[in-house]
Amino acid sequence: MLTSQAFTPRRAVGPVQLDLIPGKGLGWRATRDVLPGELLLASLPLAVLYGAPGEPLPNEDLAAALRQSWPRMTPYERRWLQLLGDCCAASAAASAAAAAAAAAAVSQALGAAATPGAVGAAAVVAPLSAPPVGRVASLRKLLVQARALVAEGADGAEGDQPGDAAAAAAMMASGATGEGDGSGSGSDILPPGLFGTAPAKRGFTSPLLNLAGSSSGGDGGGNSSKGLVGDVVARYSYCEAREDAAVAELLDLDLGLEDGMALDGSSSSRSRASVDDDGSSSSSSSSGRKKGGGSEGVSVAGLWPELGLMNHSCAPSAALLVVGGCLYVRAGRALLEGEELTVSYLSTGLFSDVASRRAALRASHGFVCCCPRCISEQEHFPSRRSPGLEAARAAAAAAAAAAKEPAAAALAAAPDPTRPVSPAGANTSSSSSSSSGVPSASGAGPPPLTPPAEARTSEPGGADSADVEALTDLALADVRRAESLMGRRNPGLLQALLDTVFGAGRFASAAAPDNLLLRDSCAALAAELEAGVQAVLTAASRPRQQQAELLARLEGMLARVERNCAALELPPRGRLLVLGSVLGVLRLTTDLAELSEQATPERRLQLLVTVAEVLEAVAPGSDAHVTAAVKAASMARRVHGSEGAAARRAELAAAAAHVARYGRGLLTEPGLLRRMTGTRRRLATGSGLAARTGVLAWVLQVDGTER
Ligand SMILES: C[S@@+](CC[C@H](N)C(=O)[O-])C[C@H]1O[C@@H](n2cnc3c(N)ncnc32)[C@H](O)[C@@H]1O
Repeated sequence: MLTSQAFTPRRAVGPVQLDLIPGKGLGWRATRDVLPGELLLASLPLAVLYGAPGEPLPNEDLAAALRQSWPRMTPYERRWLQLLGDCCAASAAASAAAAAAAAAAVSQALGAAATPGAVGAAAVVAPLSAPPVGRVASLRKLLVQARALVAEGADGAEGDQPGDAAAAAAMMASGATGEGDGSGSGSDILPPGLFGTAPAKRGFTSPLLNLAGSSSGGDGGGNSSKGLVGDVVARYSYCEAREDAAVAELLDLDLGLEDGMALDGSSSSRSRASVDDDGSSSSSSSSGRKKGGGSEGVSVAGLWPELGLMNHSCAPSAALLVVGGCLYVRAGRALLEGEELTVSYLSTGLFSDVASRRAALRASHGFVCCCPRCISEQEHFPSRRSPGLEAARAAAAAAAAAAKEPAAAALAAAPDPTRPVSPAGANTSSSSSSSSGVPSASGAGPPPLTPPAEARTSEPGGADSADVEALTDLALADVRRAESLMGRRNPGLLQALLDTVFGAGRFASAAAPDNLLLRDSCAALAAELEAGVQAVLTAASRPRQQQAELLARLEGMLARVERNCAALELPPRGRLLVLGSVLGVLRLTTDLAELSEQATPERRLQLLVTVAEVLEAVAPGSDAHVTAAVKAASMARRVHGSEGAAARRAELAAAAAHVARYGRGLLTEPGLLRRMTGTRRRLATGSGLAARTGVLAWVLQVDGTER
């Protein structure tokens, strides 16, 4: 039932295990086939902080909370923290070791690719799946330690009291960071390897999943004055704007829970450190949920160790839910044995095109995403702009110069081979290709999305340099794909789809926070859209004509995307992923249609169902997915009656979304799914609709003023 299965306030490890994931380091895989909604991990935080909705919870506060928690942590928890510290240190060391090799590989690749017709020679660049031998060895060692730790947790040994001698001995034997600290794991003295000898420096903030490189913390190698805890927090912590609103509302209802078992996990005896506003520490229950918060929820940030080792995907397989401090990881969709569990690190921008997503991840998290969605999207829509080869070139030159290699000059002088070239010499981006087949860098088209230098990670030894190999490989593969795609398919159609997707991508970002691009690049359209949105929001008496034109325009754009997807024979999932990249347009269209009653109910239903399908493909089990599916089911009932087949289908989809987020217990506990769906419907309808679905946010973003 919901209370005992979905909200187990204890650590739990389901049918998953840690493994080496090519190109990504450690990660989690399913050990058997898994159904959607199965509980895969339940994790308790080593430290957790709460704030008001939208309140920033800086990494430095979380680092301070970890410091304060240390004396109360069990040996098991300490070992996790030390293991994460070791992972950070290994990552920094691997970056340093890879720098020179990467520079040499890039030099070779660029030299070969610069020769007309020799793009295929880029294969000399080591593929993402082949990390340097030294890195593999250190990853293997970390994997063995991490697996032992997970097994220990599963055996219940984690319940040991702080200072337990056996666990302390085990930790010392593991060679974790604490070894040689002189602290001893059973001691309450903070190990300097983790916590340094001075308080953490202030100054780094917390994106959704705080992997913004280690520029803050530090030294990446355990500088004894600062310690690794800042790096650990920056790389492995997780925060979200609020806990699940529907759960929060249900928690405030009397659900007749079992004795001693509270949904919010408050039966747990664990105590976590948190930092009060005045900076003093206090102890709170691991739940920490602010009572009376109701559906408003809270901001939450914490270090959940098992989650820390989970990798990112732009179409993740797992769904996350934080309830009362416990973080639940469920299968968002069916998984095959051996498939990787992934989550999304992106708080916004998940629904933009591949180049934007990669640039955002590189800027905020310091790596080049090689998830299947990025790879397949890149395959179908080879970019007319480099996903970062210019950065690669610059980094390679810097790395080579640092290593005092003469390759630096050659790299700096090498021509840019990133713009795709058709066999006939027709540039996919513009008319600016040179006669040699190497397009000029001055071609028109969207600006390059290479993140600014200051946004890139600056680990000592150069994470930039470590990324060079990956970036170059991706960019050159892009060139090859564009070449073959342009040869095989109708270039006109592909170009039309590219234009629509990239053009629409600007609208997509308009519905999300980063819509400056829209304002700058398309001011007239932005004004028109804004007027339309305002018209819909403010009163039904506003000119209907204006609303109708706006809807027609958005719907026309979506119809073009759909038509071109069909003409290019994209598989159904490919179509959904493309639509995922223009989800902002889709959502805006849906909301406008619904609010203005300009579209027929059938058309509104169709839009809602598409939004729900896209979210199922791109963010299964997310809050947005459940909300969209419930809205679609609600509309299907209105349009077809509750007995109709279409309504049944939409209801099943809504139930599946709930299961992916909250678990199968919802289906077996009488009445619970109905209550949950009812709560969702209330949250998603009424006057709050615009704000909740981003329309109002769009208006606020565009003119920067509150209404
Ligand atoms: C929070 S850690 C995840 C665990 C990590 N694999 C490890 O071994 O420590 C995030 C790091 O994993 C790697 N990573 C995660 N997702 C990735 C992806 N989709 N593509 C490439 N690298 C990824 C990147 O190096 C990133 O900085």
